[in-house]
Amino acid sequence: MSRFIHAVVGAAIPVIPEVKVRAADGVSLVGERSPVAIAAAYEAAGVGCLSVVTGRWFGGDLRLLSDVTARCGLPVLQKDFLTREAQLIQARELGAAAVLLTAALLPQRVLATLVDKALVLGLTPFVEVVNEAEVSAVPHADECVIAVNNKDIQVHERGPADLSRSERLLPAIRATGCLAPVSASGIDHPAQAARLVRAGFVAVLVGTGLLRSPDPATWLSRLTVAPR
Ligand SMILES: O=P(O)(O)OC[C@@H](O)[C@@H](O)c1c[nH]c2ccccc12
Repeated sequence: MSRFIHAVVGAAIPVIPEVKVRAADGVSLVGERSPVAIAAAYEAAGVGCLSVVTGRWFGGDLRLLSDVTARCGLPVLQKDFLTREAQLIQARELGAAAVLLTAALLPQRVLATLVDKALVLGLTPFVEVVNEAEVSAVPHADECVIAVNNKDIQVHERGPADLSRSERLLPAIRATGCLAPVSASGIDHPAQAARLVRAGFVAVLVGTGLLRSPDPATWLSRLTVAPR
């Protein structure tokens, strides 16, 4: 099991907090705070891994990734619309442990190639899906995180989230042999996160809900689970 999957599956808090500088509508999510300090606070709160958005569209860049991996000891997912092997090599150089591959944006053969390349590089593919066809097409599913995106990336995540999509797709994800089903996007409250974990997700990925919370440590502590 990769270091990233181990961290996702074994964490005492089943949440992958995400450092994202801006929302898709351009509104700042960090305000005056330092994004690296936010990552360090999540680590101090006891999470097992982190997500860092490097896409410019969300106010990120590669410097943010290297700053977070330099400062934090946790395995880090690079979230961006990665399409080329060179970007995976760069992700590894900057200290990432996992890379986002978005099924809806990549032709099937390209997705398969990038999953292979990521695995050869020692990176965990974090494959984001929105429907059953995408789930069943994930190659090497047992070595990937398969994450249901509850929002629609095609409309730049501006639409509403549909958390029931996660619950609907979970049996198909399990059927692939994936050990790390994750639900991502639009999970704003601990009660929603707890419900998804009870349904069988090993973790939820939360950006905005935690970044807008006045007390992220309490948000996270409400999700603490017995060691698995
Ligand atoms: O802020 P939210 O609604 O909790 O969502 C986090 C994450 O899923 C979202 O930022 C995201 C989903 N897919 C992406 C692709 C690139 C960058 C970011 C993303």
